[in-house]
Amino acid sequence: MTTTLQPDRAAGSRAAVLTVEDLTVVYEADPPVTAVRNAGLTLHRGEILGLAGESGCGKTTLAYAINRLHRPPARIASGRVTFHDRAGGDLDVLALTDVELRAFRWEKLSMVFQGAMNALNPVTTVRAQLRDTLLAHRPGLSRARVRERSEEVLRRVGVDPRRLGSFAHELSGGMRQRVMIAMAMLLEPQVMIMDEPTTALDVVVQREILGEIVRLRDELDFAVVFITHDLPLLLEISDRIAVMLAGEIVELGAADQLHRHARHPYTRRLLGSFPSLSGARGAFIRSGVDETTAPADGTTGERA
Ligand SMILES: Nc1ncnc2c1ncn2[C@@H]1O[C@H](COP(=O)(O)OP(=O)(O)OP(=O)(O)O)[C@@H](O)[C@H]1O
Repeated sequence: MTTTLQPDRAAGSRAAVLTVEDLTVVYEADPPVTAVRNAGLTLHRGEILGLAGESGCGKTTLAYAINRLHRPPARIASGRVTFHDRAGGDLDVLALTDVELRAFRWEKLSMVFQGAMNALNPVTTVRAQLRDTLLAHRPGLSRARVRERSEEVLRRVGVDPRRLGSFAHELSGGMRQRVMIAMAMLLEPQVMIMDEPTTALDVVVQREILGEIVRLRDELDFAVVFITHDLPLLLEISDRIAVMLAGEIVELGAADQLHRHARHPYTRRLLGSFPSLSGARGAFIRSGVDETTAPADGTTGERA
């Protein structure tokens, strides 16, 4: 099977899993900085939505605010974030209490940060970190089930389960990043927000990991918001792309459409700034998934 772009995902025929309306985030500095201005987007189940734009345009601020991970001086000045649960019912994310928010994160929506590979706890093993996250959300889980699930998520991201006993410093950068992605998948969230998840890695490892994210999405049907300034890469992996400029989403459309018929002058400028985009949209990651990355059963060996 070859993984190809599915325009129906992009066309919005699938149900929404997350809706952001009119979101404005201000840094209460002197003078105040409106980092996100009236942002709106709908994320559909199982789609990869790319968020592009140059450094400082507000991508990270938007991602943090969606998850309420923003810290002062950042303040959500207005807007709504609604999570449409698969189990039924809508969650008003901005109104969740701290307890509700802790349950929401990882379980419904998880985030892989910029440089997440440095976010692993240096003094505990991979096993302990996966176990703690699992048990925080599923306190009744048996030890056998915790072990099984931990091994399973590592296998899925191409890390040998024998690495459960390793400390962060014993793993390569690529492996640490895979472990963080495994952590983000651990509780089978419906949405994963990935902020430059592979930027610090070399190109080969980066492509392998991205291939796996696309493959896992196809298998497990979670939705991804994928943030990067690397537009060629987004064009390869995204169903739809939102382009941000100075805090505003200036264009949002199907990746193909945006590549061929960008409407906003800034998007055209952005496309023009990557010479590699003068030809056809790259298909390396999507078409290469099955041939060059993991076997379909997910029982991959270990990678860098
Ligand atoms: N603590 C802060 N106080 C004041 N302004 C801030 C603060 N943090 C970020 N900003 C400003 O908010 C704007 C958006 O920053 P943000 O980090 O969200 O952009 P970005 O698109 O994610 O950039 P990058 O790709 O470099 O991570 C920038 O103008 C930035 O200078």
